[in-house]
Formats: sequence, structure tokens, C-alpha cells
Amino acid sequence: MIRLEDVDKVVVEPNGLRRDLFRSLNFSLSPAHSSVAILGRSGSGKSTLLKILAGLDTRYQGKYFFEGEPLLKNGATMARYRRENIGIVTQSYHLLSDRNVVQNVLLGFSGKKSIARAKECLALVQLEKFEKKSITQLSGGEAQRVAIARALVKNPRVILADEPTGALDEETENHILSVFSRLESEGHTLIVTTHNERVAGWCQSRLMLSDKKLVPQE
Ligand SMILES: Nc1ncnc2c1ncn2[C@@H]1O[C@H](COP(=O)(O)OP(=O)(O)OP(=O)(O)O)[C@@H](O)[C@H]1O
Repeated sequence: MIRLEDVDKVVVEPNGLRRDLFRSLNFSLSPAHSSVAILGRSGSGKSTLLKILAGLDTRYQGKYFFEGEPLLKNGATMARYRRENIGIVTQSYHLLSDRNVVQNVLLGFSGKKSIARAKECLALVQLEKFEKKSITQLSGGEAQRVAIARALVKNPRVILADEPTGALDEETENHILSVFSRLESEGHTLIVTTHNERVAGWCQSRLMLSDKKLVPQE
């Protein structure tokens, strides 16, 4: 479904030195894979890879294919691709504190249909009673689930989640994993970066960012 071919990515360090982050990196996700974990030490490039997969970072060499078709790496093409196919849960959630829960999930959309869909997504993450709640009153786990609901509102094929259980306790982590299981059973594909062994173990397959490439893990 998604394929990256021969990706080279260079980053510029704060001291001005250029560093190869990825060299001839390949990634391939077939429709049969419903969840994959991307592992790697801090700074190995997990978040950067997720941004590339989301079409948010196009400053790399290499090719991006979706369903066998190459994607042009320009802003307009990638924005359309993202809009139609990708939901993103970022590490810091990026929720707007001056809007309530359902307004955050709506992403600026309005109208009865969109509101019904936003409520459906909140129900999926078991936050149906939280619609009107202020973002500032949420726990870390609840905020994480609002971010997941927001990623789902467009019903994307692929959901990218950056450290989805980063700061959560075990019970909340279990809750997030049960939400992920539901998403899988509804036909969504999950690509998750994580340091967490339980989350990695839950995923159908695991890839390790090592020596500037992705290496399949047991
Ligand atoms: N826009 C950028 N400009 C310069 N350097 C960058 C940029 N984005 C990322 N980097 C560098 O690239 C490296 C990889 O960063 P990235 O956030 O992708 O790593 P990570 O594996 O997600 O790390 P962590 O597990 O700590 O979140 C880091 O050394 C980072 O400083």
C-alpha cells in the first residue's frame, strides 16, 4: 500500500554540520499489514520518518509510492494525499486549548454530518461524554484519545502515531491499545513509533531504525 524506495535524508546539526539520517532506506507496507511498530534509539529518526510518511517532510531523496503509484513530492500533491488517506497523532497532541473536545476533533469542519462523525470518533475512543469538556481539563490519556479521535475524523486508511503511549500509565496504555485493536478491526492501518515494548509487541510487525535503515525485527 505504502512504499518508500531508496530514501536519503540529511539533517543539519545545531553546529552547522550535515549528517546523514537515512541512507537508501526502504519501507514497504502491504495491505495485509494492519499495524507496524517503528523502533530505534532516541535521535535515530523515528519522528522524521513518520513526517515523511505523512507527506509533511518532502526534503529527501527517494521515491514515495501509494498503491503502486509514485507520488510527486510537491506541497499540493502531498497535502491532498494526506487529506485523503492519512490521520496523524503527533507526540504533543497539538490540541487547541481555547476549543472544547468536539471542536478539536472537528478540525474546523462544521455541519451536521461532520459533527455526527466527530461524535462517532469520540465514541470509538470511549469519550462520548467528553464532547463539551475543555481541553485544559483532560488527563494525559484523555488528551491522547482526543488526538486519536481527531486523526480518525476523515476516516483515513492509514493512521500514523508518534509515541502514542509516551507519558501514560499502564492502565491508560491498555486503553489506547484496545482503541488501536478496534481501529484495526475496522480496517485502518496503524504505523506507530514507540520505545515501549508492550506497544511494539502488540503490533503485527516491527521495524528497527538502525544504521540509517529499517531492519525487520522478530
Ligand atoms: N528539521 C530538522 N533540522 C535539523 N535537524 C533535525 C530536524 N529534524 C530532526 N532533526 C534531527 O534529526 C535527528 C532525528 O530526529 P527525530 O526526532 O526524527 O528522532 P527520533 O528517533 O524520533 O527521536 P526521539 O526518540 O528522541 O523522539 C535528531 O538528531 C534531530 O536533532
